[in-house]
Amino acid sequence: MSIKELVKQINAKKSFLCIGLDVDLNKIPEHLLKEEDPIFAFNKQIIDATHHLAVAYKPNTAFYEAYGIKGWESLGKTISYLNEKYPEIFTIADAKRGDIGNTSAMYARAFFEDMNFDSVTVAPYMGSDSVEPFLSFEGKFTILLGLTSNKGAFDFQTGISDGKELYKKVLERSREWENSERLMYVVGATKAEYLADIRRIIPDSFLLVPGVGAQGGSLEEVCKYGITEDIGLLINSSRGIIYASSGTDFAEASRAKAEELQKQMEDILNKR
Ligand SMILES: O=C(O)c1cc(=O)[nH]c(=O)n1[C@@H]1O[C@H](COP(=O)(O)O)[C@@H](O)[C@H]1O
Repeated sequence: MSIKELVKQINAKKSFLCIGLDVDLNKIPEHLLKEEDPIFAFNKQIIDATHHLAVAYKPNTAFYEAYGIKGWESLGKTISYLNEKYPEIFTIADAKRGDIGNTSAMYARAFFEDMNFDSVTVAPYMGSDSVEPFLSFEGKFTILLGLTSNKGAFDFQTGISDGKELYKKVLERSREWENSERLMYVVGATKAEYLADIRRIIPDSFLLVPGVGAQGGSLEEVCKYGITEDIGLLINSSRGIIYASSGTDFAEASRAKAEELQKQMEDILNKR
């Protein structure tokens, strides 16, 4: 997928919502547990109920890896379903990978070639040669952890290194890497006050912004400082949408939650 196609979808749907498919068998409605593949059955109904309100879906691979081979199969079925039934949707494998070059190249093949995700999240800690193998894939995006939503972000990311905050150094240096136009960045919604500074370094890049809903981040605050001409934001909510109800009405309840966020996004887009 290209940025142009993503922006077109955002404008058509009046939404820049990303729905996180972080499926926990202890939280999904009980009636689904008798299905052959409860995780896929859950995802399929959530996707069918919300695809017109969201532009992206983000399965966090941890929630699939935790169930071993069966979990990987559920992830495989989910991405195939999205690619076949809703090819306009931008897909994110939230795997937070990154290793020495030849290993990163294999991770990239797993998510971009074998599973055909549009993007994957990657940690920057190992530097340029750990990220560039992901960036070498045309038509694919690497979403680098910039400033994360969690409390521990203050342990290292905001620490000073060579006279500036480490996360700023990551943003600046990554722009020099080969194929850096294929980079997007994660910035937690709980760190909205940092967005003005972040936009000075990466004025146009798309940001994946998790942390609204369950983690308490504010959509308005994020948009105030983070929105660009091309919108430039994908706002993720996982638990706040997919676990809206634990009954047989779970898909409709998730649609209602997604619609609440989409309407707020539409208002923000209309006011620009
Ligand atoms: O890369 C991410 O998506 C991510 C980065 C970050 O800084 N914070 C963060 O919460 N995430 C992910 O975003 C999702 C947030 O889920 P909810 O808090 O349930 O909406 C989870 O899959 C997290 O792993």
